[in-house]
Amino acid sequence: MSETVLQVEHVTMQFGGVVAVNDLSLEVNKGEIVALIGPNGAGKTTAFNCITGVYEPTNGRVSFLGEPMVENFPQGKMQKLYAGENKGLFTQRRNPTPDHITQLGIARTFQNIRLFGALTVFDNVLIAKHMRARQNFLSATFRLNAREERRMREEAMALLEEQNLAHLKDEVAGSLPYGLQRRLEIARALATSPRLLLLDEPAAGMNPQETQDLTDFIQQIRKEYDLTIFMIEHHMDLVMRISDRIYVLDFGKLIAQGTPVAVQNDQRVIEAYLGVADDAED
Ligand SMILES: Nc1ncnc2c1ncn2[C@@H]1O[C@H](COP(=O)(O)OP(=O)(O)OP(=O)(O)O)[C@@H](O)[C@H]1O
Repeated sequence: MSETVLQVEHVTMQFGGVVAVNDLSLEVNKGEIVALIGPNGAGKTTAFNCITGVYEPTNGRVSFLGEPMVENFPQGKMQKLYAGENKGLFTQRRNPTPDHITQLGIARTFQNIRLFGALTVFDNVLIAKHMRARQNFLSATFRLNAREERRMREEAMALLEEQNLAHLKDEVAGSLPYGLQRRLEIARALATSPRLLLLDEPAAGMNPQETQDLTDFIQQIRKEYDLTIFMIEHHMDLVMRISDRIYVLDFGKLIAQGTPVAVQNDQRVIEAYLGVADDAED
């Protein structure tokens, strides 16, 4: 039986009266590439934010490698305001920080590239190494552990070589062409040695050739780094080509799931996209 890497159970995220994610349950199994799709505003990024500790969900649980990681139930004024489903199912509160979640083995890229634009390519990767290493402020600042620091620098360089970015190591990250910045963002995520990689619109702003290159690249890193990948993406050609399974959100609710072919022919999915045809064409 395949190992479940990520399990999301009945997650609801409510902002005041807006239920952005409503009772979302899904699983991502070891070695899979799974896509989360849906029209603009469907709740995809909010779901990622609940998984990675950016938001504390209003209700529900997220488990990683079989261990509960994030969990909550309506608290404070949400006890009255809560409009999601499955209230009362959860009684624990677990609220790890995004850094802690990175250390557990989940890495993420963002819809809007979040590199340290003024730093070099090498330093961007090195900082990510430090994030996983649980160094404290003093040891990082004064380099108290010189051997550890040297090892991390070697690993950062090796990763850049593997990713064909070594020749750019001294370039300022913000000056790189867009496609390379996206590649560097993924390299930086890999530097934290993740078991699970979350990609939020990795092909955003890319032309067809860059998108094709990215498709190959994602498949290559899954194999090389023994990764499980969960991805939000609007480029349907990429999603259909690369995904083992797809989940579809609309207005915060899961409306379909299955193989690319099954999802592509699902009437609810077709209607959800047709209803917002103007927005979805990016
Ligand atoms: N911090 C917030 N406060 C209030 N409402 C929010 C917040 N974040 C998201 N929302 C709302 O939640 C809903 C879902 O937004 P979200 O960004 O998750 O959608 P999405 O599917 O990722 O959209 P897109 O494809 O356009 O990126 C939207 O109605 C959005 O306005």
